[in-house]
Amino acid sequence: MFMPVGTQGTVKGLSPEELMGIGSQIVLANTYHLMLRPGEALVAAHGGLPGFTAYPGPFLTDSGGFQVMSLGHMRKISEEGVIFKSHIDGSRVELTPERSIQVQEALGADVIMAFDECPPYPAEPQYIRASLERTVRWLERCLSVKTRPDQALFAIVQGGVHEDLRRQSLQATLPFATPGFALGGLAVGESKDEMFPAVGFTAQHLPEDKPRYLMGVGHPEDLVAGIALGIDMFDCVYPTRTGRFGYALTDDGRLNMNSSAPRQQLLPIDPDCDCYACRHYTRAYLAHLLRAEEMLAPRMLSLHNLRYLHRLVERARTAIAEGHFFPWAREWGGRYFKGQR
Ligand SMILES: O=c1[nH]cnc2cc3nc(NCCN4CCOCC4)[nH]c3cc12
Ligand SMILES: [Zn+2]
Repeated sequence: MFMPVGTQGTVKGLSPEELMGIGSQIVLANTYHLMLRPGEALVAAHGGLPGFTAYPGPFLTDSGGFQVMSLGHMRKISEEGVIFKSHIDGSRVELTPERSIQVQEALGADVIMAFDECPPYPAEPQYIRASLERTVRWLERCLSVKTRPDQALFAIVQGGVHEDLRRQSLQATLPFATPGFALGGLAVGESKDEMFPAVGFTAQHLPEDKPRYLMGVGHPEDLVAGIALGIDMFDCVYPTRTGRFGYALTDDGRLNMNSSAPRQQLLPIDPDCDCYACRHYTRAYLAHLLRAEEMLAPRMLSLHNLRYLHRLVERARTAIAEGHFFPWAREWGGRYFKGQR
C-alpha cells in the first residue's frame, strides 16, 4: 500500500474526507515535527492523532531519527541518542529511543517505528556497521520501554547498500520478531542501481507473513519495482509535493500542468482516473487555476497524484492475485516510459 505523508498532522491541503475518498489507508505523521510543535501533550489531549486531525486513521509515525539528521541543526549522535537544535526555534532537544517511544505512544499512532539511525549517504562501511549495531541496541531499548499493546512497533533494517551489512542487520534484527519490518537507510541519494539490489536482498530475507515497508519510496516506477521485489508498504512526499509544483502523474508519465499544451486540452488529467479532479475538471481549467495561483490547483493535483498511486498499487495487487503481475508491470512500464521520452 502507499501511505500519504502528513508530516505535521495533515496531508498538505487535503481534508480527511478527501483522503478517505481516494482510498488512503494509513497516513504517516512525524514524531520529530509534532514533538517540536505543537508538542505530543496537545495531541494526547485530543486522545491522539485521530482526535487531533479528524482523520480516523490508521496512522504510522516515523521515530524521528531520520528527520533529526535531515532537519535538525548541530546534531550530536551518541550511544544515548541524538541531541540537536530545533529547526523551529533553535531550542536544544534530546531524542533517545525511550523519548521517541514516549512521544509515539502519546501521539497514538497504530504503527510506530523503532528509533534508528539512518546513516548519511555515502558513508564508510565501518561507519554503517557501527551504526547498524547501535540501531539494534536502540531497538532493544525501544521494546523495553514500550507500554501500549495496541501499537505495533516495526523494527528497521539498516546496512546501507552493502549486502554483507544488510545481512548482519537482518541477523541481529529478525530475532525481535516485530509485527512488521522496515527497510531503512535507502532512498537517501544512492543510485537506483545501488538501492534495488539492497531492497531485493533484504526483502527476500524478511518474513513472508509480515509487512515489508520500504521507507521514503517513492516514484511510480519505484513502487512497481519495489512490489516486484516483495515490498508491501511505501511512503513518500513525492505525489503531494510534485502536485503542489504543478505536475500530474499519469500512465503516460508525468504531465507538466504548468506548460502551455494542457491549457487547450478539454480532457481530464487521466480519463481512467476516478478522482474528483478527473471527474469534474479539464486540464485546461486546472492549468488556468495554476497560472492564476489559485489554491484549488495544488490541492486537486495532490489529490489526483495520491489517487494515482493508490490505483497503481491496487492494479498491482489485482495483477498479483490473478497471477500476471510481471506481464502487467512490463506493459505499465512500457507505456509510462514511452510517455517520458
Ligand atoms: O532509515 C530510515 N529510518 C527512518 N526513517 C527513514 C525515512 C526515510 N525517508 C527516506 N527517503 C525519503 C527522501 N525523501 C524523498 C522525497 O523528498 C524528500 C525526501 N529514506 C528514509 C530512511 C529512513
Ligand atoms: Zn485523477
